[in-house]
Amino acid sequence: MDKIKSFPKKQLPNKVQRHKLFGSVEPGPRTKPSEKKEMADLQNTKKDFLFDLDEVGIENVKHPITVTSSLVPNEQTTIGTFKFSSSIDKASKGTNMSRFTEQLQAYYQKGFTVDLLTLKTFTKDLAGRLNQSDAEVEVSFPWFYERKGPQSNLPGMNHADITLNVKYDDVKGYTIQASLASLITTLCPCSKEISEYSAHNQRGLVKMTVSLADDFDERLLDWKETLLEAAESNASSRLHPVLKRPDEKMVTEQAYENPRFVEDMVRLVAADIYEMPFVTKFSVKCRNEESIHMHDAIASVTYDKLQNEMNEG
Ligand SMILES: Nc1nc2c(ncn2[C@@H]2O[C@H](COP(=O)(O)OP(=O)(O)OP(=O)(O)O)[C@@H](O)[C@H]2O)c(=O)[nH]1
Repeated sequence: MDKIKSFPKKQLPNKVQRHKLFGSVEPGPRTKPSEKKEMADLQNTKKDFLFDLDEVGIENVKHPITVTSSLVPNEQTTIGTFKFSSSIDKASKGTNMSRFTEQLQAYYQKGFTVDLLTLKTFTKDLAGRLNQSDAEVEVSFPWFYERKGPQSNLPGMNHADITLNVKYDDVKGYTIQASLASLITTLCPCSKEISEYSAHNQRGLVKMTVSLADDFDERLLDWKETLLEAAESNASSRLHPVLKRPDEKMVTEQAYENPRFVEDMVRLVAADIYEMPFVTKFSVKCRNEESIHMHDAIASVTYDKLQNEMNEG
């Protein structure tokens, strides 16, 4: 304490002098207006600017968000990384970029729960605020859920990476895409088959992207839990934050009883998603970080239910 009181020892120049020392200069003459109504508004210039733009906006916007879930915790605060955009036609020079974050703040003040219903309202409001006929929001965030050890029942937190993309268009209505990426265990069927004992296994990343029917109501079904279950229930075994020895024995034996190639993973998950009536199109990707190679094994499948059913019948 006494040591702290005896500081500072050195007599420094004051802060203004210090800034000058490091190159700050006096402000130059001010000739341009500082009142908003007198300022040039270049982005609102109307002329033929040659091309319509598919999208213009801002991305990599980090913001706290609230997420609800059917799994514990039923509500959590996490960090969303947003992209906001709309199209503009060739008659407009630019968009009004401040309006994206202005609307984000307005929603945040009302308690921004990131779910499909709110994002639908958000995109429609955004199109109105920008005086455009469409708007798009994409948000990615880690979603946390409690996971208990299979035998000990000891809890801890796992997470999956989520991306939601909602587009609103005055004419076409809404397009909703959701994706969830989760880690799982896969045990190699070939290794199990050919070896006298053991089998190599690895941590796999399953990424599912689904287009949701316009009338899907997530208050009736949590799509996050449903997709997570599709990935985990088809894996060799699930991942857990806390495992005691009896748990470890269980997951090891379960993986041995359920060997999976990377191809098996995407096909089995695809079959589960195919049976979800609220999904219209989907893709499933799996990447296994091989434990016997330096490289990864990958597989993917995409499926459009409407297109395929039309072709088949
Ligand atoms: N359109 C456009 N704006 C940009 C770009 N880069 C930065 N901006 C910023 O966008 C901000 C201005 O936002 P606007 O929403 O147009 O501001 P404003 O016209 O005062 O806002 P309104 O009253 O809502 O019309 C400024 O900080 C600009 O520097 C760009 O590439 N295009």
